[in-house]
Amino acid sequence: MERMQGEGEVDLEQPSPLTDKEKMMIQDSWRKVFQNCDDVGVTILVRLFVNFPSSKQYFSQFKNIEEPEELERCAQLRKHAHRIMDAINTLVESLDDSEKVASVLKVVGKAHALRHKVEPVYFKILSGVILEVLGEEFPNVVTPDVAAAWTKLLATVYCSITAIYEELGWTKLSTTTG
Ligand code: HEM
Repeated sequence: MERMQGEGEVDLEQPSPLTDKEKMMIQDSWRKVFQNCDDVGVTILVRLFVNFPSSKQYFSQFKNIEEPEELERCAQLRKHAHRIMDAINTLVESLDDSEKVASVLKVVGKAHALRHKVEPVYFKILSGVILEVLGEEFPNVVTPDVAAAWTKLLATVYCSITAIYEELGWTKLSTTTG
C-alpha cells in the first residue's frame, strides 16, 4: 500500500543558507556515506519504490516489479541510484560554489521536467527517504545536528528544482490532460 505523502515528510520550505558549520557537517558525514555509495544509493531507491510505488511509473524496466530483491537487481534502478549519488557528491563538493550548485540542479531539473516528465513532488518524497536511510544506516554519523544540516541542503535542492520546473511552465499532467 502506498504510503501517504505526508508520512515521515520533512519540512522543505526554502531554508536559510547553510552555515560554515553545517557545510562541514554535511561534508564530513558524506565522506562516510560515499564510501558505500552504490549500496546506500540502491537502498534509498528500493525504499522509495517499495514505500511509494507510484514513483516507479517513470521507469520502463521495473514499473511493474514489486519484490524488493528483484528491484535491487534491476540495472535501470542501480544506474539511477549511481547517478543520484554522483550528483549529490558534486553538490556536497561544491557547497561553496553556488554557480556550480545552480548549474547541476538546472540540468537535473530540466531533464526531469522535460524528458522524464517526473512530478516534482517525487523530489520531495525522495528527500525524506534519503534522510530516513542515512539516519538508519549511519546512526553514529547522522546525529540530530547533522540530520538538520542535511534537511536544509535537501530543502534547498527541492526548492531549486521546483523553481526550475516553474520557470519551464510545468503544470500538473492532471490539469493539462483535463
Ligand atoms: C536528486 C534527485 C535526482 C537526481 C540527481 C537524478 C539524476 C538523474 C540523472 C543524472 C539521470 C540521467 C540523465 C538524464 O536522463 O537526465 C536521471 C534519469 C532519470 N531519472 Fe532521475 N534523478 C533524481 C530524481 C529522480 C526522481 C525523484 C525520479 C522519479 C521518481 C527520477 C526519474 C528519472 C528517470 C525516469 C530517468 C530516466 C531513466 C532511464 O532512462 O534509465 N529521477 N536522473
